[in-house]
Amino acid sequence: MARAIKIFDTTLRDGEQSPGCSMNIKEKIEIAKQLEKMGVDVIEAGFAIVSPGDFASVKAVAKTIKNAAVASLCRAMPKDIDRAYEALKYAQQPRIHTFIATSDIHMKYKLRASEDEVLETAINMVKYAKKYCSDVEFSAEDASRSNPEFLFKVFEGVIKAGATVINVPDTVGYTVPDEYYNLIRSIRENVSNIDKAEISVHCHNDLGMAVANTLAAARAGATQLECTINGIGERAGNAAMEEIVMALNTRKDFYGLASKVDTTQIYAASQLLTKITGMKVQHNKAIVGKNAFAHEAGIHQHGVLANSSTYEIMTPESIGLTTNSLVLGKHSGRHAFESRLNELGYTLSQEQLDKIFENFKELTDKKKVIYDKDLEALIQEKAIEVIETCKLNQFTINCGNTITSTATVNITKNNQEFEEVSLGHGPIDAAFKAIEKIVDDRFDLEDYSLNSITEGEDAQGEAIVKIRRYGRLYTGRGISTDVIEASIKAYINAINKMLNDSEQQEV
Ligand SMILES: CC(=O)SCCNC(=O)CCNC(=O)[C@H](O)C(C)(C)COP(=O)(O)OP(=O)(O)OC[C@H]1O[C@@H](n2cnc3c(N)ncnc32)[C@H](O)[C@@H]1OP(=O)(O)O
Ligand SMILES: CC(C)C(=O)C(=O)O
Repeated sequence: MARAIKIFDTTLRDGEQSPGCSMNIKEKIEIAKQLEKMGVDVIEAGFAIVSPGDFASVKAVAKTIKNAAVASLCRAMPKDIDRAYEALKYAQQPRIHTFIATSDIHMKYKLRASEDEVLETAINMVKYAKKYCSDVEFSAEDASRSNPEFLFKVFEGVIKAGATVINVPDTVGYTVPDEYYNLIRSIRENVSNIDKAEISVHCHNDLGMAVANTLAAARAGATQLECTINGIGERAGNAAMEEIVMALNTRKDFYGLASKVDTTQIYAASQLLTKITGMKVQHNKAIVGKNAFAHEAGIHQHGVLANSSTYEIMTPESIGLTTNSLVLGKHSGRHAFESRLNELGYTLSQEQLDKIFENFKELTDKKKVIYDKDLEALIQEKAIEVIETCKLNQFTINCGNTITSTATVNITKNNQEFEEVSLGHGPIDAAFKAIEKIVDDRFDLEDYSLNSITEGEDAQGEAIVKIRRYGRLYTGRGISTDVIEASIKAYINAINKMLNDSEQQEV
């Protein structure tokens, strides 16, 4: 049987301490409701004394949330505790969370207080908070850099004063997993009344170890883990909730721990926070990053198509995503390519597939990601059988805002190579005129248009050209990431249709 572990979410308090992540009341309520839906045990709604807005948010969250404890942070001083409870009194399960620093550095420079003074304040303020509510959490700020003997004394004192939770913050992200594991074990072994309180841990990510430290502490016996959605928080952030929860879930065999969090709500929570704060999640972020369930390499894609467990240690569905994604790009192989075409409704012969796969690989050298529309464009381009009387070999363009555009175009026409140079009003006009010299036939350009058919900076441009000869209209289409190349291809495509037509008429 897995041991139950509590999740304390501080997205609305420590998370909001991320520069640029301030949220208004409505937004905080939206996040709090999502956290409640996920099943977190405690929601830290803010730091009530900070501002009238923070006070109102804590109060509003306290009034709204029914199925989780609601906490407010407060310094170890009566006015902060009073203000916190004024907002928390509306909660079904209020928790006052008071803190004071216990490290020599903080006591000396910041608080300008001795160990005895800090110990006395901590005990008195827990007693003060207890007058308001039964659930009081005490945090020893900068615990991981505190003298352990002093820390044990403080924890013993506050538990005796009524603290229901003692928190051991790694405030500046200084500790490492083995050391933090030992600290939590030593607290369990040296604080005589520790069985009367929960042991909570709160890690920051300054050395990129917030989640690793949190998990090490969980193994050492911590019973509550503090974290934020997407790992937002002061400086490099807090331990990311989604990473902690999914690590415990995926490695239940190793940790033997279970949180109440409904993991299928993780992705929605991450998206909601991004929408509200505008703080984007890096693509390679574990669990909720855009690439977390995306595979580009052909060997991986083949494996995933055969059985997703080959390259996925958890399912996308387990975090609320509907599917993984096989991203088509330079490293993709035939299996993934064919599978995507099948999904799009195309069933191709082996010969067609080989040809289009070749074109696809050429395109991947020009474009980082190949979207469905790119594939459709490739198929359509190749689907119409046009005899390539004229075939583009190469072109060069010289243009700018102070010179007349010049184009040199090299084309194979009826198996013979031709090259012409022309001036024009812009690069496309110059290129078209050079092509006309090579084709040496009479026709009129009726229409020309250019659209972007795929997304992103490296989107493909589609040029459509209409030419007319003897009353008949021929439409040409060309696609490329380079709009001039797309235009030249479209013009040649229309000309080939026109030339095909005359060959058929002659027959
Ligand atoms: C590790 C953490 O995340 S701690 C939480 C950090 N969050 C915040 O700071 C939230 C935003 N803060 C604020 O809005 C303000 O700093 C307030 C409202 C909390 C306090 O503002 P002010 O009263 O103007 O004080 P200021 O922030 O300049 O200085 C902090 C004072 O609190 C004292 N103090 C700091 N922590 C504590 C504590 N836990 N318990 C008691 N006193 C404390 C400091 O020694 C200093 O006291 P002094 O004014 O006698 O020198
Ligand atoms: C106040 C405590 C819990 C904190 O945020 C920290 O130490 O990082």
